[in-house]
Amino acid sequence: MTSTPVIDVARLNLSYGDFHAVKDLSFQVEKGELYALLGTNGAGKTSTLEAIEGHRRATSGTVRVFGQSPRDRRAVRPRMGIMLQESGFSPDLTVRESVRLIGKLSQREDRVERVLSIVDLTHKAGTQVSQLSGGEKRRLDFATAVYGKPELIFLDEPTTGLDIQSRDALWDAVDKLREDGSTIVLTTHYLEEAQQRADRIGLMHKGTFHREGTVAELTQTLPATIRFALPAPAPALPLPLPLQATRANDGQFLIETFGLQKDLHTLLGWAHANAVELRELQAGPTRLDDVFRSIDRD
Ligand SMILES: Nc1ncnc2c1ncn2[C@@H]1O[C@H](COP(=O)(O)OP(=O)(O)OP(=O)(O)O)[C@@H](O)[C@H]1O
Repeated sequence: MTSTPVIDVARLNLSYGDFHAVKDLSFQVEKGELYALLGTNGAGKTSTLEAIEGHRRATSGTVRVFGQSPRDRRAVRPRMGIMLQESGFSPDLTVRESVRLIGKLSQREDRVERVLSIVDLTHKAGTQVSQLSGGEKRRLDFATAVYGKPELIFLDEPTTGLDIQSRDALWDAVDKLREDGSTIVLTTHYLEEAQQRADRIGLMHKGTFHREGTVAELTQTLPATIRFALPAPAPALPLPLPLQATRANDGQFLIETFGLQKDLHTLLGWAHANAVELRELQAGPTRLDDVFRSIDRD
């Protein structure tokens, strides 16, 4: 027996007046998954998330969260933790008072001190929100996702403005929530984070999915790349290259290939046999950025 998906979006359409912002979008998020909703500017991510969070009524189509309409806020809202791009805490409240308020609004049970410790703001508990740094404010925003271990958590650009230690700490906390069974929906412009963390990705463009699937499914349609430079001053190539390469503006050579291991082996063999030094050598599978860049080319 298959369980009900945590999120079930079926043929969702959202319009603003005459403008059709989201077009027949369908996807599901299963319990325990980390699903990244990514896309170009204006693709319709925020509109879609607003419909899932119960803030926006679908023009047509259906949205179900835990099998229920997210517009039924009393049933669904206590089970969701939403970390917005800015939570809008009152500047006069202290950090501890703000976390207490999150508890009241969420109707979930937790200990304020536990949440303060997870978001690393114990030492700022008595400080007014107006006196927090940008990164500290972001960590306070994250408390909305942590308080009471919600079953479904929305993280909207969660690491923007965070230093590397705070980012690592945030992802550790997310990992712990996932171990406890939470389902996560992530939006971010840090594609590396999505590539590392997401089980599945929905990549939106102009109101619909450009691609949807696992990272491997998204990237396998594009070739892997090998990049290198030759020692300066760059003479004409000392010998013909064994593989087809193009030259970028910065003088680097670029080889695109669906047979990375074999072609890399050929290139290294050629360089060794001809005593050619390959500088700044990089070889790797397609990255999510490349999938993004391919959007307008398709
Ligand atoms: N209230 C509104 N009235 C009219 N048009 C809107 C409104 N909100 C959004 N739009 C338009 O709908 C489209 C989708 O917007 P949305 O904010 O959902 O995109 P997004 O993918 O979140 O974009 P971004 O990455 O730039 O934040 C955009 O073209 C936007 O201009």
